[in-house]
Amino acid sequence: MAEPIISADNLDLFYGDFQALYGIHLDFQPNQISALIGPSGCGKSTFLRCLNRMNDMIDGVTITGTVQFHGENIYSPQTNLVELRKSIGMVFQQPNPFPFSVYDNITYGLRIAGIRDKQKLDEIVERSLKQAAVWDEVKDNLYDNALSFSGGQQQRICIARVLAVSPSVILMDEPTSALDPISSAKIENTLLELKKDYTIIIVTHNLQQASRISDKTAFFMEGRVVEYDDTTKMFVNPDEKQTEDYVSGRFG
Ligand SMILES: Nc1ncnc2c1ncn2[C@@H]1O[C@H](COP(=O)(O)OP(=O)(O)OP(=O)(O)O)[C@@H](O)[C@H]1O
Repeated sequence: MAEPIISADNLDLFYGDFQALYGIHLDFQPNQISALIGPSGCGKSTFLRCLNRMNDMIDGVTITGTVQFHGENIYSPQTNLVELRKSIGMVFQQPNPFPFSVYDNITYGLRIAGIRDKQKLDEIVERSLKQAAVWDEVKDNLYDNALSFSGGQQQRICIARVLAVSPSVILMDEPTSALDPISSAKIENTLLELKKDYTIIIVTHNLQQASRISDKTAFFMEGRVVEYDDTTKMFVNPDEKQTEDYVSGRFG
């Protein structure tokens, strides 16, 4: 098996006195889609945010343990957070394009990085929007406000915005739960294409979605990982009774 691209070890997280994660150990392989599932409040989003230090922005959070990205602990004081979040990008539940043009959304991170060459920016805009499977729908309106597009198109524009800065890992927190089934299906197909080049870790409440698109599934409960295995095994023949009860809809 390949070396994990990102791996959490013995990760505990506290919001003030409340412990939300207990001793999480999870390895993620490159070019796979891994789904994080479990009942509401079990810590999926909290864990996902640990993987690019988004919890740093929340007051009163304490984290112990390690998250290694390409073998380096991202919680080391030497970590450059801007670089980290370029390498490990994030897409949220609600599409959140900036309130300006599609073109400026996609080039935002590149301009911050000092890229000014118009031809290069144009190329990256086209490539990213194509990878996010939204190019055909927006190519004639690149200078329209991104908020004037549908929710599903906005979410794919947000995916393109992450892709533009060449990440290697994409974290997704319920990226389709605010979308209609057709838009969701388009995003699922996009993710299956993207995994050839990227590693994707996705929180989802939609068990059918997890079983359709993910290679691995981690089942969380009350801040702990109950089971983590190949998705097919998790849904057909899990080791743990709690997993079986959850994936068969007996609770949650
Ligand atoms: N900023 C915060 N401050 C305090 N407690 C928090 C904060 N964010 C989350 N929690 C708590 O941590 C626990 C895990 O929450 P988290 O949002 O990670 O769960 P989740 O599995 O993603 O839930 P959901 O599926 O409902 O989004 C919950 O008990 C939640 O109330």
